[in-house]
Amino acid sequence: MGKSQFSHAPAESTRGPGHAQLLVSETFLSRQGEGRLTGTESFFIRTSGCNLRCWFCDTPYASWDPSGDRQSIESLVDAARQSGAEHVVLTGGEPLLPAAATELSHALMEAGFHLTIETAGTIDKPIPCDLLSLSPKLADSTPDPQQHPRWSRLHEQRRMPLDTMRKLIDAAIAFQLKFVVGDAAQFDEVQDVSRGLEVDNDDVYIMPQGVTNAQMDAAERWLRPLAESAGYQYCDRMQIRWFGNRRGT
Ligand SMILES: C[S@@+](CC[C@H](N)C(=O)[O-])C[C@H]1O[C@@H](n2cnc3c(N)ncnc32)[C@H](O)[C@@H]1O
Ligand SMILES: Nc1nc2[nH]cc(C(=O)O)c2c(=O)[nH]1
Ligand code: SF4
Ligand SMILES: [Mg+2]
Repeated sequence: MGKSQFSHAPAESTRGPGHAQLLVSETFLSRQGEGRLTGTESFFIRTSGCNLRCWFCDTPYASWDPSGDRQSIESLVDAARQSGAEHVVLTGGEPLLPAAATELSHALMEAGFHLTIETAGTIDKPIPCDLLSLSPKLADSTPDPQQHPRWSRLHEQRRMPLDTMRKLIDAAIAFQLKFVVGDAAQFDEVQDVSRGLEVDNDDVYIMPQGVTNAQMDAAERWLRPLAESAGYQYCDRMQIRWFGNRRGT
């Protein structure tokens, strides 16, 4: 028998629509701090668990050491409604990883929210959203092979499937690429990937690697001119400026 579009999702949804559950590390009301919608009030849903292991991950509680509670789609849509926000940001961890990710995205869009999905773009899955916020992981993100041999190998194998990323972009209503850059030497890879994905420079955002204002200030001096001279957008991670690097913001 052929697989339906949603056949990967639903062992957990045998009790009917909305009952499927996902492991969620946190939900919170904040403002979008990154990219094109910076400043927009948004309800954030952070799934727990990731198929990658960036050494610099700023949410290790949703990747390296995934924790959280199982929450149903119904309860997540209710919580988004209660928040009063019109925008929802689905992030992680890797939000495309849970079996129920597609069903959750449909439920949020059917409830009328503007949905942004923050993803590293390595999982081939039909997923609806208003803004696909794709952050491809550069070679420098790979964890140390001596300390983490298994994750270093898996991360390297998984991090850059351009064909999968292109499919996700094509399926989305709109998209942006957000590259995390820590060193000028990584810029060649940014340009190779952007060209490989055949995207316009206007859709490419360059963000500094770092979780403090001091790191962002230092990076901005060399990274902003580099990004702008290549025709890309430079963007700070404004949540760090507004709230500090704190959970739930
Ligand atoms: C924690 S990730 C979750 C979504 C998805 N796994 C991803 O990486 O796109 C959310 C965003 O934070 C960025 N990020 C994570 N750690 C960072 C760091 N140390 N400095 C700058 N950006 C970081 C990611 O690149 C991504 O754009
Ligand atoms: N305020 C705020 N904006 C964000 N944009 C993307 C985030 C993420 O962690 O995916 C994030 C986040 O964690 N907080
Ligand atoms: S892909 Fe995203 S969530 Fe996963 S380890 Fe990297 S930054 Fe963290
Ligand atoms: Mg974040």
